[in-house]
Amino acid sequence: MSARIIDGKAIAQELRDAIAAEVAGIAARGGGQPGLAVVLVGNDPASEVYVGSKARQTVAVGMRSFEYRLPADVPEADLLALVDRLNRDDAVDGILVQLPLPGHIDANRVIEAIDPDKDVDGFHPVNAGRLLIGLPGLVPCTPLGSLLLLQSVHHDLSGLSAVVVGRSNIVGKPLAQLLLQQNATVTIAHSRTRDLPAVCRGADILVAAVGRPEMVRGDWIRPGATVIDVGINRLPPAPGAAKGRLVGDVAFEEARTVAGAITPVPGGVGPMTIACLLRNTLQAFKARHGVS
Ligand SMILES: Nc1nc(=O)c2c([nH]1)NC[C@@H]1CN(c3ccc(C(=O)N[C@@H](CCC(=O)O)C(=O)O)cc3)C=[N+]21
Repeated sequence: MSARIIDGKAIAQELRDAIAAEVAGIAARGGGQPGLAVVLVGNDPASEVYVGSKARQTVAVGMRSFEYRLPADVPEADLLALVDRLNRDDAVDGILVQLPLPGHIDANRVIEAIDPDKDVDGFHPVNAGRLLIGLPGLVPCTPLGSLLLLQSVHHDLSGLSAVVVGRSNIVGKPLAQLLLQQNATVTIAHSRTRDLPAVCRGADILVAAVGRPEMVRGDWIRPGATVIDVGINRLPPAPGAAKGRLVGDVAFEEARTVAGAITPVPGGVGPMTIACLLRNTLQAFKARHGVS
């Protein structure tokens, strides 16, 4: 068997096209323009690239992009002051503070300073709580993107067995909640799970979100299962090469011979994360402006 490859790049493009059309419709009736502010502390090259592509895609769907670059040694108080200013800025509907932050800054404190209704990462405890109890709110982008990819394969997740490997606050835990909301039977597995391969073999839907290159092997996968690979790991460069290859948390070549459908890395969950950031910004704009 050879798995269907879930084309995250194409599905993200479709989502951005739909967002752009809605943004254009709002502008055409004089309804305003959504704005996204991205804050980058320090100058980690990978983060720079990622922030740049977010800004480009924000503008491409017709939204305003505001970028703030602060030095790595910026005092926490200055970052909190910027967040406070963005909270009160009516042109800003979404605020994203790029993580991780330098060690002298308390990330939880910064996240809690963001207005929950502008928290397009969905990381604020208020949004985490809303998701847990099923209230409307902003949902973290990577889990949301993963769910949309799953729904491109399965119209109905009801009753399916979903195993999420990884229990982070930004992926594993919120994705498990989304799957539960869709009536999947959800198992959250992690590094301490006993006989992890056997647990994974029980999954109709297997999500790998652990950040360990190619950890999930082909024989961990139930034949025909749908596999979502959230990992983006850069391997060490081959001799003479500048950059190492990007791989997921799943051994793709093994997995594709067993799975029914699988996301590639790159071109799977990654592009959906950014598209969902734009989707969340539009949602925040509509909620703040009473647009339905
Ligand atoms: N507050 C905050 N929110 C985030 O959402 C956030 C963050 N901080 N810090 C960094 C991580 C990383 N992240 C990625 C999103 C898309 C791709 C992506 O589109 N990747 C491409 C490949 C890119 C390449 O080739 O390097 C792909 O998978 O196809 C990657 C990484 C969001 N993050």
